[in-house]
Amino acid sequence: MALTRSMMRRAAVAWQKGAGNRIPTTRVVNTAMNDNCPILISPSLVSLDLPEIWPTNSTTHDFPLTCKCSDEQTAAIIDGKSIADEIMLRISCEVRRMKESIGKVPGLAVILVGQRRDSQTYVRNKIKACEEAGIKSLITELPDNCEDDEVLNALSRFNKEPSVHGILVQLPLPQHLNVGKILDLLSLEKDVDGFHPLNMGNLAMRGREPLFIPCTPKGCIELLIRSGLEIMGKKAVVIGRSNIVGLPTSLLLQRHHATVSIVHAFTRNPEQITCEADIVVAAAGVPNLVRGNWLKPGAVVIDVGTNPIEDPGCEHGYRLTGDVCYEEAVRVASAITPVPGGVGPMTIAMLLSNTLDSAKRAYDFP
Ligand SMILES: NC(=O)C1=CN([C@@H]2O[C@H](COP(=O)(O)OP(=O)(O)OC[C@H]3O[C@@H](n4cnc5c(N)ncnc54)[C@H](OP(=O)(O)O)[C@@H]3O)[C@@H](O)[C@H]2O)C=CC1
Ligand SMILES: Nc1nc(=O)c2c([nH]1)NC[C@@H]1CN(c3ccc(C(=O)N[C@@H](CCC(=O)O)C(=O)O)cc3)C=[N+]21
Repeated sequence: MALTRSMMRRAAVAWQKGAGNRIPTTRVVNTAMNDNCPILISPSLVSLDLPEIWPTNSTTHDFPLTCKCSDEQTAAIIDGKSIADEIMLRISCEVRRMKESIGKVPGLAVILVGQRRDSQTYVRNKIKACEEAGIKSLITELPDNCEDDEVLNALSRFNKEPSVHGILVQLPLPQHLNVGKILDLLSLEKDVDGFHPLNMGNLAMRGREPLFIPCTPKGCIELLIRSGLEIMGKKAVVIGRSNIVGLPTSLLLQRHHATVSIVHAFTRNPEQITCEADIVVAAAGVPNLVRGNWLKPGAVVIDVGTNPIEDPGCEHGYRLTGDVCYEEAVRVASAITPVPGGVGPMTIAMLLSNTLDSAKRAYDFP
């Protein structure tokens, strides 16, 4: 039976009541593993389902705005990996349905310039995820010292290729390249990253709808919604204002009717501003920037930061750490995303979701 949004919300409330008023212990907000948890299994992807068309009498999980802070207190852990796995499963089913009905599959093209190890890893992960979902992937690799024209040529080939529905230019590009010029050329209909200025402008303007919502911000919102956490009317602070994360996240939170403040490198007393927030999204790229005392007790913390820290004890000689001091935050927040295993896997799931949406649009496939 398909579950309606109101049924999902009732389930979310039931889940909240089940937790009772006791001091929360570590809960894993998990989707794929638990068949009895319909809130997390049933909602459709946010996609273009933006708040204008949402019911206003929402009864989603209203996280505690004040709660006792004690040594034992541990926030619920928002398990991005499980939530992303659940979404990936649904994408695979949709890809199969498309293939069986019209004999077509979605296609994603990636342009990777240079030898950055982190970029190579991210691109490899994206290609692997495509394979798992049955999405066709193509990759063009260019050397560090290539010219704008070589990137632009690769881009126009992919723009014209009908079997490619999504194009991703892996960022950052080497300094000498003109990112603006390159992103401007990317076909709006294939801009699955949502970085084209028209997509970003449409995201910012009321009454307009972007063709694609940037993947990481969309992943953050999905995590909140699928965990039954209310956004509407909440105070949100986004730390960071980059084009790929901070800015679109703040725009998207506004679309979901949060009151949003933005903290950046020039903000004075960032901890005072952050301390007032019900929802904190950290995307500064500074390890452990957000300390426990930056948070209001009961706040929800979404840690986007993915910072490599040298650690000879780890497999690749480094480990990933977030922008939030996890050990401190987990004692103050009501819910938190881990790094790794939080926002990162959602970014990839949203990329594939956008690529699927794009292919459906191109083939007029319902
Ligand atoms: N998990 C995922 O899927 C993804 C993770 N990331 C990670 O997110 C982090 C941010 O990435 P990205 O947005 O690309 O980074 P950028 O370097 O492009 O932007 C960083 C932003 O943070 C702000 N900032 C820097 N230092 C501080 C500080 N001390 N206090 C407050 N604000 C600060 C900067 O402010 P100003 O504008 O004033 O310079 C800037 O707006 C990185 O760790 C990155 O690896 C990124 C993309 C996806
Ligand atoms: N055009 C473009 N689009 C992007 O979306 C884009 C980009 N450029 N440049 C770099 C950032 C970074 N980014 C991540 C994606 C996945 C993980 C991810 O899967 N992280 C895993 C860990 C991965 C690992 O172990 O290395 C996790 O957090 O669990 C992280 C970061 C996308 N970005």
